[in-house]
Amino acid sequence: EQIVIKGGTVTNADGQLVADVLIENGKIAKVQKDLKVPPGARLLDASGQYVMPGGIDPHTHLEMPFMGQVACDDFFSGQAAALAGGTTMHIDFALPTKGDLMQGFHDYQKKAAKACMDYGFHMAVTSWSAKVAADMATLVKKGINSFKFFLAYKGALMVTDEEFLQGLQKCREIGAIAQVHAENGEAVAVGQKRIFEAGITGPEGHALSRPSFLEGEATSRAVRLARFVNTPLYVVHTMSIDAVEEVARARARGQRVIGEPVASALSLNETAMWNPDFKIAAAAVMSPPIRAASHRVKIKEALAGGLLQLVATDHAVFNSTQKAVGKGDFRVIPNGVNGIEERLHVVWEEMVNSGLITPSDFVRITSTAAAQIFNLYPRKGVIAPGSDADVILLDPKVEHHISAATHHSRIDTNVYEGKRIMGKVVVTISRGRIVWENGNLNVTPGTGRFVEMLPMGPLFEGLDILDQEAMHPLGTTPVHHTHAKDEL
Ligand SMILES: NC(=O)NCCC(=O)O
Ligand SMILES: [Zn+2]
Ligand SMILES: [Zn+2]
Repeated sequence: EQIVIKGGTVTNADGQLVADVLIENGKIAKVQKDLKVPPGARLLDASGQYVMPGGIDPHTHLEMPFMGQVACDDFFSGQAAALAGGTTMHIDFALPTKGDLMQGFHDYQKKAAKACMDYGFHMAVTSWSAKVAADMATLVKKGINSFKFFLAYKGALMVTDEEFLQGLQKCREIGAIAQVHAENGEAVAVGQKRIFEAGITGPEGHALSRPSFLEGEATSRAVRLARFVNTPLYVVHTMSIDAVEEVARARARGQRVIGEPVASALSLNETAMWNPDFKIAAAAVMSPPIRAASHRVKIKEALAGGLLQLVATDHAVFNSTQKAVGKGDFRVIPNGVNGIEERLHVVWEEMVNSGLITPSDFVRITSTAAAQIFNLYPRKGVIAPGSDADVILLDPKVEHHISAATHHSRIDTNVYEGKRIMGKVVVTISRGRIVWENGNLNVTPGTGRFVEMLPMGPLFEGLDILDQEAMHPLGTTPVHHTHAKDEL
């Protein structure tokens, strides 16, 4: 099928122009003014609209087994929701099965058989052994170029500093990006017990038990250990000023650190967890927690100012019956919020409509940066000849409201319930097929494809030059003393 998109403002991370776009065989064939429409081509009028690369959500958890439940969006329902919101690729976190990475990868491949859009995998590393190290190297050859380490979830996914350090070293060796969930898991466990024993058992206990400085501490520790190993670090879900400051400080000294806030951190605040309706309060429980409004302001400024690089969602949805297991104890409410469908609209509203960033910046933080970091660029993340035809049309004049009554995810709540958005993704094209148009989804399970991501991406370019500095940080480099006799 050929598609011609006429008269829109083609918006890439590096600039905009009013031009037409020809799509052929799943790829972008031409971007030019006054393009002749080939006979039989489908014509889309995009005047007054932005033509942008489809969103890439680099942080999701579809059908994830977690805290005794399984996330209720699978690879079909979650991806269908994503496409309805303009996201055309996501990178999901495959979890090891009983500690086995290869088995985990196979299990996630099976889950993804019902996919209806492009996806990739990160892999979580939740223990350490020679087999884990060997499996990481094998997985890199199978298209996984990033591994996540949890410094929280004691007794479940958490790794020790020793295990994390070994994982960082392995990541450096195989050219994979180390990702970190940065909260001090030991302190969180103490905090949870303290708050629960003080008689606070509701969802607000979740916020109270894991303060932002525990996120700051773990971010600081992770950043410093990555510096010690001289390997790139990607901090997932930076939810607080404390975490942002650590990422910004590391970047200011030239360290290759990426900070990824999630959509919920731009739009919501912790008061949701104090809502007297358990269903609403529990829906907002995720880790690290959604924070007070001051954190939201700082995160948005940091994104606008380039201290943080991209926005994900951490889409991990548990419906209200699943969340209800934690009714008498916030510690067992399955953690996670929705966002895979809402991310683009939330970022547009919070960042573009507020005047903080331009539409090109929007493309960068919702698509291009992820493509570059995970070595998918320019196949993904740009409207250019040769790139995959993952394209959205965003009409800035269409007003809509987010609601569980109209969303496409399987979850029965929505943390953005009632939020007004000015601007809407009116068309989504996935690999050259129109999958979302006029409010209708046209998706088929089994049509999505696994996108292999190669190691040694841009963040590893020239990294060895810095090895010396990592071993002998500034000021401690051994000085070569010239002896008097050398001068003779
Ligand atoms: N974030 C969260 O609450 N759930 C998903 C698992 C994780 O990313 O930590
Ligand atoms: Zn996490
Ligand atoms: Zn996550």
